[in-house]
Amino acid sequence: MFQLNFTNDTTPAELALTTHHSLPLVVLSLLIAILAAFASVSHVDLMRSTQSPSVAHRWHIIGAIAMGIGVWTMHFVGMVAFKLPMDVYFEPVTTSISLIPAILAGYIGLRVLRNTEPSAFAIVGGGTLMGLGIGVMHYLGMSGMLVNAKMLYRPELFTLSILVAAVMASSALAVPRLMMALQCTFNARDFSFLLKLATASLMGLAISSLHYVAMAATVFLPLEWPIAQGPSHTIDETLIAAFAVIASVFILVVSTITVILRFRILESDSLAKKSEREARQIEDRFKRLVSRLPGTVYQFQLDPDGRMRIPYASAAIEHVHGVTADEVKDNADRIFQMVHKDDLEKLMVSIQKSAQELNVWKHEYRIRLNGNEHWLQGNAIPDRQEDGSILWSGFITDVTEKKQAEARIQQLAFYDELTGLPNRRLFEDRIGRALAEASRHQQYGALLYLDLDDFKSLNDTLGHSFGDRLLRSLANILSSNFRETDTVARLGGDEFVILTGNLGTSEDIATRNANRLAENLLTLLHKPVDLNGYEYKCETSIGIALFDGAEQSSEELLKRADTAMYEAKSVGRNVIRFHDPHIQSILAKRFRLEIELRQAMERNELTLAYQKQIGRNGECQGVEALLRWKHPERGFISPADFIPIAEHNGLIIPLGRWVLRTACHQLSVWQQEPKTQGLHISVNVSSKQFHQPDFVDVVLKTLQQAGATATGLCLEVTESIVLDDLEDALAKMQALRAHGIRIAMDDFGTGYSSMAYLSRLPFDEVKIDKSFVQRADERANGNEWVIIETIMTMAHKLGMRVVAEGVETQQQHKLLDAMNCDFFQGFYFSRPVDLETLSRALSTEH
Ligand SMILES: Nc1nc2c(ncn2[C@@H]2O[C@H](COP(=O)(O)O[C@H]3[C@@H](O)[C@H](n4cnc5c(=O)[nH]c(N)nc54)O[C@@H]3COP(=O)(O)O)[C@@H](O)[C@H]2O)c(=O)[nH]1
Repeated sequence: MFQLNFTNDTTPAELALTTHHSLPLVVLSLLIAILAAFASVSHVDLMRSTQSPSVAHRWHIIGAIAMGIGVWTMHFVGMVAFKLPMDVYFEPVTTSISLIPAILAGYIGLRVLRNTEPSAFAIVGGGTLMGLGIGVMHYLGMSGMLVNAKMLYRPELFTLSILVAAVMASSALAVPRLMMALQCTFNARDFSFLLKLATASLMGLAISSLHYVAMAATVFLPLEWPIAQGPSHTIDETLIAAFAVIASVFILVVSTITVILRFRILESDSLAKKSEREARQIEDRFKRLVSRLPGTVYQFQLDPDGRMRIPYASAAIEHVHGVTADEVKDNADRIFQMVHKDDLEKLMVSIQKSAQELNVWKHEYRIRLNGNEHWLQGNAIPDRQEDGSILWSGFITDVTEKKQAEARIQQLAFYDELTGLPNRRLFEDRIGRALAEASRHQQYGALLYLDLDDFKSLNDTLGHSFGDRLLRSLANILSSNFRETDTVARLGGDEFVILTGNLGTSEDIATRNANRLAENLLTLLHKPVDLNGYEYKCETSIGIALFDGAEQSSEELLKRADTAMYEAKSVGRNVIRFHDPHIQSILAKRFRLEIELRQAMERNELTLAYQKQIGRNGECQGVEALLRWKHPERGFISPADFIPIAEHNGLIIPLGRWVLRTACHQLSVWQQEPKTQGLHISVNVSSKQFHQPDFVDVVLKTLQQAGATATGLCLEVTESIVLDDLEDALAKMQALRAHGIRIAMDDFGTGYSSMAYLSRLPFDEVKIDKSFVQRADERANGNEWVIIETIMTMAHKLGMRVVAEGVETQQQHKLLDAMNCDFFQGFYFSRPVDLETLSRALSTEH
């Protein structure tokens, strides 16, 4: 029976039995108490490490049992350490029951420690209950003690024992809070070793203090009538010691298991922390990367029921689509509502295709955002999910600027800047297609080549801005008068081309149709065009080449129409001409000549011939250098045939320089010989060559390199140099003349406005064209002679000398001489001859 008897004033304290404790066992009991407390508080980590309340509770119970057994063992080891002068036994039931309050005390202690930040009330309350629990255990255990003595408790020490236990237990429970207040670095979850040791030591002391203060409170009075024989079911001290050893081993095992588990928790904790850290780093990196991407990173999901949503989108979706990620998380309709109506169907088809084939989705489409049209480019990889939905992961970028740049490049590459019409490159591509179409449908088509007859004069007289305006309005007229399937293009300058198909299945019908088209065009273009108040009527030459398909190439067809246009031009103004195969063969020859001319320069097949120019005294005053080409198979080819080709393809520039170099070299040679030093050389200069920006420098440098004096050189130019650029011609002539170089106007009388130019330009000589001289031959008083005489008088009045070309007869010479002509050139005196022949002739003359 659990009963507490206290001493009072009548208690004969002097009769109390003498007791003592064995020190080693006392120390052992203290260690057991601390060890048990340590094992118990180690369960705090295990309780905190799990999210599962039932698992935590299990650890709570085990920890409480470890504590209970420890307290209980400590008590009985303490009892073994206690020495009375008589045998001591323990009653087993009470002894066993005394374990329960010890376990409860452990349970309460762990309940407080489990909380990472327990309140002061919880600490004091928990500590007090713990102290009481240990006290109950102790005094219950004492009541199970069987000795031949009466057990009384001194009330003051009894109370002190409970108080000490409560205070010490509260202190133990306060250790973690205290450490935290002192800002010791440990994680709230982490019940570190030192912390545990301090807590366990205080708890061990609480348990031991109670025990030994309580033992001090106990007074054993010998019985007047001792019990003769001990009770039948008792536990003696040896058994208690054995229990203590077993209990200690149990505590050790529990403690070891706890420590191992604790290490595992720490390990998995650190692993978890590491992965958490890595995950955070990856997430950070991902966010940083995503924020730098020029678009939005997203996931798009197509559910089996057809629902579309965007489970993830980076913040940039606001910029790209003008919606937040949350707004489209569960429903992507808002995104699709923005898509341009012309692009929506294609977009949907591309998504379905990617979903079916599980191929990378890549698509460009337009959206309307804030009233503007934007081009977006999507790129994503699809992945089938377990629920059958397709999840695409990728990114969407705004490619509006790229698209605009592409369009601009396209415009610049394939369209004429001034008129917006297709340019030559695009047109050539269209011809290829038109030819294929014609062949496929067995239909004739036509290429119309237009060239304005008087565009140059318009530009010269009214200025380039008027010219540009005219070209733009013509482009409008042309493009609005042809079908969409036809192509109207501008090849450059005032040249327009029109490609039209389906003109008929026979050449006759197609010719009639194309002619009608061209006539309509002439009428249309002849209507006055308003150029800033100035009414302008266009006259146009049109060349037409029919085509029926595969046998022709684009270049060939263009060339045919071009030739036909030149034919039209040569006939007169506002004329239509169809391509003629005869002209074509001439063209082919011309093309071959062009190739051979290039080779001729490389193979040194070119030479200079010299034709004398005779003075009034009948002596040779100089020569005209004339280019000669001796073809290895076809013999001499006339410059009248190859010079226009060279002018057309630009070969005239290197060719002209070669002539100039050779002539200057010869001039230098003559200037060093007394007999020939007064001779001059006339060199023909084409307009293209003359208008080269460095022409003057080239001439001066050539003279200097040859070592020739400039006054011996005469440059023969035609009036075309003036037509091409009057200002430039004037400036260059002045510059050349300033160095003593003479300038002659060649072929005078063949052009339209030679007279006008003669008065405006500083020529030294005028060469009357041979056609005049030859026409004038028959009738000495005819009109031609009157014209020649007028030219001669006018030139002389302007201070220019006159050279008559093409003098073939004595009669011509006589008449020209009578008109005071200064120089004579013609077969009558000498044909153009090679240098050797000329040198021989000169040596006999002088
Ligand atoms: N830019 C350059 N043009 C050149 C050069 N060399 C020649 N040419 C030009 O080629 C055209 C043809 O020249 P060519 O066949 O040499 O004919 C010249 C004379 O042979 C010819 N001529 C001279 N006298 C008579 C004659 O009495 N009767 C007659 N039927 N023909 C005659 O006239 C041509 C010279 O003409 P021109 O130059 O106008 O003085 C010709 O246009 C050459 O200019 C060159 O290096 N560069």
